Amino acid sequence: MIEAKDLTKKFGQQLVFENLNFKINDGDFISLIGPNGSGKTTLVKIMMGLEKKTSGELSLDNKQSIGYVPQFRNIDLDYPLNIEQFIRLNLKFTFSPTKKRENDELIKNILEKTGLTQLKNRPLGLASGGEKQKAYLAQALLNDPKVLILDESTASLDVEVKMQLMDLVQELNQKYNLTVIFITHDYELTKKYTSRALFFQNKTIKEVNVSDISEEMFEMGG
Ligand SMILES: Nc1ncnc2c1ncn2[C@@H]1O[C@H](COP(=O)(O)OP(=O)(O)OP(=O)(O)O)[C@@H](O)[C@H]1O
Repeated sequence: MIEAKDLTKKFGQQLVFENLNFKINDGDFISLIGPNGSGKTTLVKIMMGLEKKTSGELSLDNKQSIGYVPQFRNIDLDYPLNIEQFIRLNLKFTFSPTKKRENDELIKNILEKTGLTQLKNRPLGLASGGEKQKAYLAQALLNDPKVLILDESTASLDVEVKMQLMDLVQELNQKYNLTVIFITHDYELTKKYTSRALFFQNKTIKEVNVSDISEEMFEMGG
């Protein structure tokens, strides 16, 4: 479980958000929505320990690890790694034959889980947007995180490819009780896939029913 109590963040004099109070339970598929600049990425960076809170509390189960999938940016056509090699970047290098075998097994499993087995030798630079995004997802899942954060991960994909990626994430959520935190500006995907929603507004956060979400919530001033 992840729990925030009066969580506040400032950058210098700039207040990003104050007094956030919420709980995210194991196995939740929850969206973080709100306008540009309202603090969604800053909040997940605090969860991942990449940014410091200013005050309040944020507690995470100690054993809980977090996988993070950003929106993919352009990768050069001549990027030197293929899909499997790219995923392997998240493994610790080892000289131990036993560890090597364990790593190979991990890679094999994750390629299967994400439907990338047939594509493992494809150079990442030549992969489609959806394939690249799956490779990011596979890399994030490699160390068996309990929480997966998708940070606008579907933003640059076609509708059909977005749905495929989300179907895969939904399957992982249901099969492995993976907690999914979905940062998005996509109204349709929020409605279709998430069961809870946290909405950033007026420098704080409130829970809204997914059925009450409107398109304006993605645009209104923060
Ligand atoms: N390292 C930083 N230093 C100073 N200000 C920052 C820093 N990171 C973010 N900010 C500011 O904090 C505010 C929240 O940014 P954040 O990226 O968390 O918003 P967001 O809700 O994720 O936005 P978007 O939907 O556009 O991705 C913005 O005003 C941003 O400019």
